[in-house]
Amino acid sequence: MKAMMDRQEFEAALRQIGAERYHHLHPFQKLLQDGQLTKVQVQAWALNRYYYQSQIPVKDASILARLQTTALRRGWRQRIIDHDGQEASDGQPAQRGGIEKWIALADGVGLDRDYVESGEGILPATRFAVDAYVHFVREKSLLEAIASSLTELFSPTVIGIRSKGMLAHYDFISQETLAYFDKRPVQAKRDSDFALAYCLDNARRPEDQRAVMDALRFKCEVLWAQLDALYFSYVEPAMTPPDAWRPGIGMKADAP
Ligand SMILES: O=C(O)c1cc(C(=O)O)c2c(n1)C(=O)C(=O)c1cc(C(=O)O)[nH]c1-2
Repeated sequence: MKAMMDRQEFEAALRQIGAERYHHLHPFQKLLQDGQLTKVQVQAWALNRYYYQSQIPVKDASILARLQTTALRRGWRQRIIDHDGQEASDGQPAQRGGIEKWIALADGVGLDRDYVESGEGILPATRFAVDAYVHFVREKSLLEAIASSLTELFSPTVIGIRSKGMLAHYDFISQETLAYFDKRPVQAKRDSDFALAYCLDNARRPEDQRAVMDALRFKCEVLWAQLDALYFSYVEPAMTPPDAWRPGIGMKADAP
């Protein structure tokens, strides 16, 4: 049996998992950031990723419901606010949430809002991967559920590279289209610092540390599988499943 790692070793082991398995290494991600995709392939990415975005607050609500202290709930509930936004109240202006901003991103690449929200045309593997994440968080221990969000330790870097590359390479992408990503690196740093501290404090036995590492590996696979699905369905040779979105479907009325 492996011995207990100290805090530094454990954190380094978690970061190593990201270095080896996070979706910054996926071929689809590289094509996307290097400007090698067609507009249609970027549309497929925007459409499918909407499903991930839409389920993030669902999984965060299930974590929130299991947290036993005010401080932990306060920390976690901010994630739901970030994605769902806020109505105007007490003199505070309304805040557009991440889901709304993702719909704007999809609109920006020409997709119809109702079509995007309907979930029609999403790849089967996108649905299976995202649903597996929601089920994992519901069914596993609270420590594993929180650990599965630790991929966000690595997202600020990939978001920076992706946004910069997309803006530079695609004439149909503007800063406004990518507004979703403006606040994400700061939010992801705050959220992953919180989740990392929780995992470092609460993995008190070697088997807890292993469970945290397995949860992070699982989540890397959730992200990887989504990009696999896009690659195998929309990059040559495209094996698009029946009923999945095809170029030209679900366009907004005034799409160029
Ligand atoms: O653009 C990305 O590469 C990326 C990655 C991840 C991630 O690592 O799970 C998230 C996001 N973005 C993101 O925008 C987001 O809201 C988010 C929430 C979570 C989570 O597991 O709670 N991951 C991510």
